[in-house]
Amino acid sequence: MSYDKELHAAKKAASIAATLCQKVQKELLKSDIHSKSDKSPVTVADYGSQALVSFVLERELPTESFSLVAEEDSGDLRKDDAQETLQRITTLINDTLASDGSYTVSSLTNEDVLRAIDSGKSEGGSSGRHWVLDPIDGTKGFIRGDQYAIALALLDEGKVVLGVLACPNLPLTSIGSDTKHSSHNGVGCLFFSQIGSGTYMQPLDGSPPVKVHVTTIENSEEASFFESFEAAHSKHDLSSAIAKKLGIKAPPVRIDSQAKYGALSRGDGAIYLRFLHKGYQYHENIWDHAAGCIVVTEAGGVVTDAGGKPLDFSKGRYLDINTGIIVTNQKLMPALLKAVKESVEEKASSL
Ligand SMILES: Nc1ncnc2c1ncn2[C@@H]1O[C@H](COP(=O)(O)O)[C@@H](OP(=O)(O)O)[C@H]1O
Ligand SMILES: [Mg+2]
Ligand SMILES: [Mg+2]
Ligand SMILES: [Mg+2]
Repeated sequence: MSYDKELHAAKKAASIAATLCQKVQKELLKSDIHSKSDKSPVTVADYGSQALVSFVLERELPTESFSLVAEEDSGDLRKDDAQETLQRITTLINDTLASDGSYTVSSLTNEDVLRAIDSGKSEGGSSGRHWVLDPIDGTKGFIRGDQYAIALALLDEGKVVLGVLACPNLPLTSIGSDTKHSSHNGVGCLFFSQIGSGTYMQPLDGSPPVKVHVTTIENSEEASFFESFEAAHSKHDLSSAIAKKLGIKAPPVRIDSQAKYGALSRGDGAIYLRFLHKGYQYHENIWDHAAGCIVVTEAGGVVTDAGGKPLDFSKGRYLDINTGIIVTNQKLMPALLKAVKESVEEKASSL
């Protein structure tokens, strides 16, 4: 089955959302940043991006029933003290749509924006089609002026069938540890994949796409690996134990967001290790991985939990996974899985 029409809509939605995010990041105000009930940050751009993606998908695919599983909700924006923030979001959205020029619409109202954000409340699941959106993945990176991604995927009968990752600050050339992090060739990448059709990357400015592939290296000593920038929620000690077992010499490349999956899909590094500190119950959100997962697997890579099981996106809003997530190419996966298993066991027995 072809998802060409849906892919076209997804690329368009993510690109327009990226325009809004870039504008906000350039002139980010203190008043643009808020704290959610779980203490994590959210900005006017997270809300604006979610509303825009929802708006564009519904416009582009009017005949399809629409289900969206997305990170943000409008609860805090409906409070009395949030009216200025809501107005700022609505203005940003209307300005972005006006400068894009694709849609002849009268301006969206605050109520339209709240409704568009709340269309992301779907529970997903194993039947039918569901869009999965992280309007800004890596909000902390976004606030710092670093990497972030707009991550959009489509589930069909519980499987990810297409994914788009817009990474407005990712250099167009490699960010691997052996190359200088240089942005002199420009930044802003759009990765996209459709099941069975490979992964492509194009500059966010619209230049033609090129097909990308994960690295072909087979010797783990030559591998470089990615992990979260945020030491506060990442078990960097566990990843360094794994890296040591594999004989990896290069230091980890730490960046925010699913830009890590994008970079891996074009071979910038060989491994992505993700072990997070969470409460007693470890869970990951599907929107933190759905788009990244298909971008890497269609580029020839493998994404599993720490026990080697593929990620299951059909269980609702969360992934039910064991310990962590690991990503690499097919050649390196057996050695990586062994190193992960040993390191996790050693850590458990040392506690
Ligand atoms: N303290 C914390 N504990 C667990 N997970 C966290 C966390 N802080 C952020 N995250 C999750 O990790 C994602 C960022 O991953 P990364 O570290 O790879 O950039 C966040 O996505 P959002 O930024 O969309 O909220 C959020 O889902
Ligand atoms: Mg996220
Ligand atoms: Mg997010
Ligand atoms: Mg968040």
